[in-house]
Order: sequence, then structure tokens, then C-alpha cells
Amino acid sequence: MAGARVWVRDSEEVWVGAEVVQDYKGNEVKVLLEGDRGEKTIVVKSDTELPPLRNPDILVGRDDLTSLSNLHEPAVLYNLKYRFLQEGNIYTYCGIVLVAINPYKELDIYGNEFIQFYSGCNRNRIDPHVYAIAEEAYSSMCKFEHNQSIIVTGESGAGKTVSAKYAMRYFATVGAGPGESDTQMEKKVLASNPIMEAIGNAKTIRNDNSSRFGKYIEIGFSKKNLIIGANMRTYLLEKSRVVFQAAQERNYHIFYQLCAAASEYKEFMLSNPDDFYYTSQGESPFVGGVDDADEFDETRKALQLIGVTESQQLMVFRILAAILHFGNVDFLEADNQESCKVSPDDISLSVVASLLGIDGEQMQRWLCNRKIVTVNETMIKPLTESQSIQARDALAKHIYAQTFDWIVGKINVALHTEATPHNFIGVLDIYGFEMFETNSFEQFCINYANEKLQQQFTQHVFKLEQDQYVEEGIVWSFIDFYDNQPCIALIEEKLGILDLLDEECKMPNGNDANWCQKLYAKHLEKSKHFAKPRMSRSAFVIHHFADDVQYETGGFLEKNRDMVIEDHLNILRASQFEFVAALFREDETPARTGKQSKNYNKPRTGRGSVRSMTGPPLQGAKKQHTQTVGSQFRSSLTRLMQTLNATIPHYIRCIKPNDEKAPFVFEPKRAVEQLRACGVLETIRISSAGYPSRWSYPEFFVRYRALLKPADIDKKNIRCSCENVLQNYIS
Ligand SMILES: Nc1ncnc2c1ncn2[C@@H]1O[C@H](COP(=O)(O)OP(=O)(O)OP(=O)(O)O)[C@@H](O)[C@H]1O
Repeated sequence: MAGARVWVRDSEEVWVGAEVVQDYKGNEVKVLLEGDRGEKTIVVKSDTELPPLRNPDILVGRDDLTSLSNLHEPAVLYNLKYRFLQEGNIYTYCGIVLVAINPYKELDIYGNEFIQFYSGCNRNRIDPHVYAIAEEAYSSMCKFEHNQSIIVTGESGAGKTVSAKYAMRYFATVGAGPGESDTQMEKKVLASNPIMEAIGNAKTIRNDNSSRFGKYIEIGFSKKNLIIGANMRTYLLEKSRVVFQAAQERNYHIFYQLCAAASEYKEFMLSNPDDFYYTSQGESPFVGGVDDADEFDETRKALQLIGVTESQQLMVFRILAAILHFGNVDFLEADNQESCKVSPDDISLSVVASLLGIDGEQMQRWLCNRKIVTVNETMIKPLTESQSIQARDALAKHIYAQTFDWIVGKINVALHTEATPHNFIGVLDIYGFEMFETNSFEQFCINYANEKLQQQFTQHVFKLEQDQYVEEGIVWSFIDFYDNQPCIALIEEKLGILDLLDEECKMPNGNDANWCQKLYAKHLEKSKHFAKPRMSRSAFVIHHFADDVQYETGGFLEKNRDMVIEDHLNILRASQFEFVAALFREDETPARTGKQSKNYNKPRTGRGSVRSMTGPPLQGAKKQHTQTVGSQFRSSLTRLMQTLNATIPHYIRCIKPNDEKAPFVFEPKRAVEQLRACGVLETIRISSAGYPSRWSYPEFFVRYRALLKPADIDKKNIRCSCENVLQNYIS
């Protein structure tokens, strides 16, 4: 209808406002675009393709997207943009979800006075805020004595860790008890942050302080709702970063912190990060505004607080320093290029040997050779230079991962409480959906986790919707929502992608190419979520809920096996330092529970036992008794989902509004991609598929009272007045 205000698709802005200038005739609508963009004729094949209607100005800037009369992608995008740019509001609700847009600017909205303000307040009465969500979780726990979780997702740099930290700070404040020991516990909970950032965060091109692992922290509360303990589970540490960094990126912060304190630890023979291969590849040793020496002081203080003694700290730093020297070990290739050796006077290797207290000659030997055990004999096979480098890097990654796990275990011991918590609130800070130019095993696992979280989310939103209709006695029909179970089944069920990958890993001559062909044979044209790219025979595509992602199969098998050579481990197990030896001993203490191990210094966190090998799989007759990375991840996700499903969930979706990290700049294209990927648009779809408008009687009355004659208004019975409006104009 002429005069109607609508939204029209735009290649740059995603949607632009327009006014219909001529009634919809035939299959065309003529509109006048806003912002001097002129007129445009839109071809409309059916009514469903009509341009979406704009909301009246009075609704613009609402703090809950689901309260908009016209509920669709352009309305959501415009409302978020308006609040962010015009009002400086970074938080908006979308039903039960809190959308948080990264302002890239320090805001004065997180101080203690804000915590006090939000404490005890109902979220519907106050501005959206991470503290409002935290309060909702806390009060729901107190009221219903039910466990809660806060699920924070978003892409790298979107603000997940910052949000999770504020949520934890909120709990630490409202859950702090009067006694000294409670105060200590709350401090310990907060101290886990700088430690985890030092060992698990790194500078990437997307984020100067990017968490390279996922984590779920459960904060335990007593019957009186005071913090009594906590526990952390970690997911998929990016181990490859220990040995490789892309341009402009860094290794884990802790390495640079240690180098900054080189003069304090002379025996570690450390110097500038540029002197070490493992810290110099990105050619970017500094992070703007960060002093690694100061950060190191923070890390040490936090370690002290959680009970890592000075001598244990020294051992941890020794091991980390050894990793840096290990990366500088050079291999001299033989003329026939079939073998190599480490020079007997390689300084780096002798420093590694002395720092780790291990036999340097043995390490030299087994870096360049491999033992192959068959039924009848044991053979020694020389390794090529590139195989030796690979073996060195695999060991460096493994040493780091074990140290990381030891520290996580130590944090868990410190946060462990003998008393069983009455309830807990879990905070999940996990990588969002990823799609790069080249996607590999890491993206595959991350996107698999996001499929699971998305399923949990849609099922929960859907159930809430249903519950509300039942509670209000509203007649409704089944809403058809997107169910991603077939996609999850493709990945995790029998003969699915992970299963076939594990099968291939067990084959003596298993390789990426064979696995890829098996995937095609099994799933092509059989699973609607699986496809083969037209131009490739070594990649596959998964139609994820967020987008189609092409995965390159090269490297999947190796990453899934994640093998360490048994002889290397034996050398480490024979270390003169019990700390080092214990770190690599196999014992089957349960996963990341924080329970103290019998081992004197070793709070195991159970990455699962080490996968080691003495030769290629099966050729070396050692039994493969441990799980692959893929199946470990599948099990840990199953456990996570069981935990989440047994809690009342609260969701925070973080949005990165621009790639330049510019304060208060909103790029609609980037925002809309993320809104789709994190399920906000799906929530909108579920809301609008049911009853899209949710107004309370007083809200409706204020909005539409102008339509009523004075006789139809009954101020004592607002509901009746509202019904009069509808009877007069709708029925
Ligand atoms: N609420 C906020 N206020 C001010 N700045 C913020 C806020 N949230 C995020 N930032 C800025 O954005 C940066 C990136 O945030 P954060 O590290 O939380 O992202 P992330 O989603 O956890 O990323 P990654 O997945 O890479 O770890 C922060 O270092 C900070 O500079």
C-alpha cells in the first residue's frame, strides 16, 4: 500500500529503509529509498516476498527485540544498531537471550555500585546488562534451588571472556560470605582468570587476548547461597600455537612473560622472544598497552594465591623455558636426505636436557630415530629431517598440554571444597562458529560443538515458548523449527564423520585421502547436510545451521591421532626431577574433577591418558588403548550437554561489530552474519512463528488507548479495556 514504510535489501547496509510510493500491483512494488538513494522497483513473486514492514518509531530502541511488532531480520538489525550507536547501549534482550555488542571502549558500567544496583532486581525492570543475567541466574538458583548455567558464545574477539569475567565477578560479590575463608575462596575463583589467560590466551589477528581453549566453570554455592568452591573443565586447547604462529600473532602469553623476567631466572638461559623459534614466527613480540613483565607478576601472584608453591612455580617455568629451547634444536640432514642428526654440540638440546633433568643423548637419538616393534623383532628406523622436526614439535606441544592440564588441575584443587555444593552456576565461555578460508580439524570440532549448543538452545527456547502458551491457556499449533539433529548425527553417530575418521586412524596405511573417499561413498547424496565441493576431491562441505563450511581433509588423521613417540615419553618419565617425571606418567585419574591425585605433586586433569606410539599405527605392535582427540571431544561434549540440560540455562550472545576493533562502529554485514550464526535470528523465527507480539496488558493499554472512546476505558480493569480495543477494531 502506498505510504507503507518498509525495508529493502541492500548490498552494503544489508537493509535500508524505504517508503512504498505506488500500491503493490502485478508483481512489482515501487519504493523510495531513504538517504537520497532514489526510487527502486522490487519484483515480488508472491506475498511472502513483499518487503518487510518497518516498526513505528515509537518502538525503535526497545530493549527487548521480541517486543517489536514487526519481528524480522531488518527490525532486529536496526534496533540493535540504533541502541548501540544512538544510545550507547551495548546490551539488548532478544527474549531470554542477552545480545552484547563489543563497544571496544571501556565503559563505566561495571563498578561495584552497578553490582549493588542489579543485585536483587528483576531483569524486566532494569536495563539489559550482563549483571542482570547473572542476577537472574543467581536469584533463580536461590529461589528454586536449581543449578543454573550461563552460556556465552560469539566469534573470536566478540567479548565472551570479558562477559564471562563480569558474570564471575558478580557471583563473587553477591556470593561472598562474611568469614575470612569465604573471602579467600572468592579471591581464588577470580585468581583463576589471570592464570588461565597467561597459559591459554594469545595475541591473534582478531583479538590481542584471545582464549585458545573453551572453558566451563562451575561455581558451587552453599545452602545459604554463598560461594564455597568452583571447578573448571577445559576444552580443545589450541596446541599447534605452541610450535607455530601466523604472521602478527603470538604464542601463549606466558612465554613472553617469562622472557620479560629472564634476568630473574638466569639458569633458564632465556632472552628476547625473537631469539626463539617458537616465539618469533609471528614477528610480533609485543601487545599494545600490555607490559609482559607486569603481567608476569600478576600471574605469579595468582599462582601463589591458588596454592602453587614457589618451588612448583619454578618447575613450571623451567618446563616452559625448556619448550622454548626445544624449538631451537636444529637437525642436520644427511647427504642422502633419508636421515638426520642433532649436532652433538647443539647448545639448545643440552639446555633442554639440563632444564628437564633428562638424558640429552637419549633425546638426541630418539628425536632422529624411531623404534618399530613387530611380533618378531624390534627395528630402528632413521627419521628424515622433516619427520624429526615433526617429532620435536609433537613433543613440545605435548609437554605444554601436560603443563597446562597440571595448572588447571591445581586450580581445581585450590577451588575444591570438601562440602558438596548445594547448587552451582556454570559459566561456559566457548568459541563460536568458525568459518575461514581454509578450515581444518579444529574448525570441524568447534563447529560440531556449536551444532550441539545450538540444538540445546533451540530446544530450550522452543520448550519455553510452549510452556508459556500452556500456562496462559493460549491455543496454538506446533511450530516448525529448524532441527539440526540430522547434521549432528552426520558428525557423531555410527559410521558418521568422526566414526569413519577413527576407523581410518586404526588402519596401517590409513590416510586423509582414503578417509575422504570413504566419506563421499557413505554420505554423498545420502545425507542432506553433506556435500562434495565441485572443484576438489580432498575436501567436504557440511551444511551447518549457521552456514556451509568446506573442510580440507589434509591433516585430519594426524590431528585426530595426536600421537607422541613412546621413547620420548620414557625419557621424560626418567627425569631426575620427580615433578617432570610425574607429569608424563600414565595414570588414569578421572578427568578434570579437581580431585587430588595420589601422586605427590600431580593434580591430574585427565586430558585422557597419553596417546603414544612406537611406530606407525598397528605396525608398532603397541596396543592403541587411548581415545582419539575426536572421540575424547565427543565424550566431553556429551558430558557438557548432560550438565547443561540439567541446569536452567541463560544465554549471552556476543557480537563483534567491526573487524578494526574500532570503538562504537557498527558494520551491519558483520553483525547480521553473527546474529545468524549465534541463533538470535532463529529465536526471532521461533517467536514470530508462534505469537510474535508479547505485550503485557498495561503496555498494550498505553500504546492503544488513543483508539478507545472514554466509555470503553475502565482504568480499574486494564485487561477489559484492552479487550475493548481488539473487539472494536479486529473482530
Ligand atoms: N564489555 C566490554 N567493554 C569494553 N571492551 C570490551 C568489552 N567486551 C570486549 N571488549 C574488548 O574486546 C576485546 C576482546 O574481548 P574478549 O577477549 O572477551 O573476546 P572473546 O570473544 O573472548 O574472544 P576469543 O574467542 O578470541 O577469546 C577485549 O580485550 C576488550 O578490549
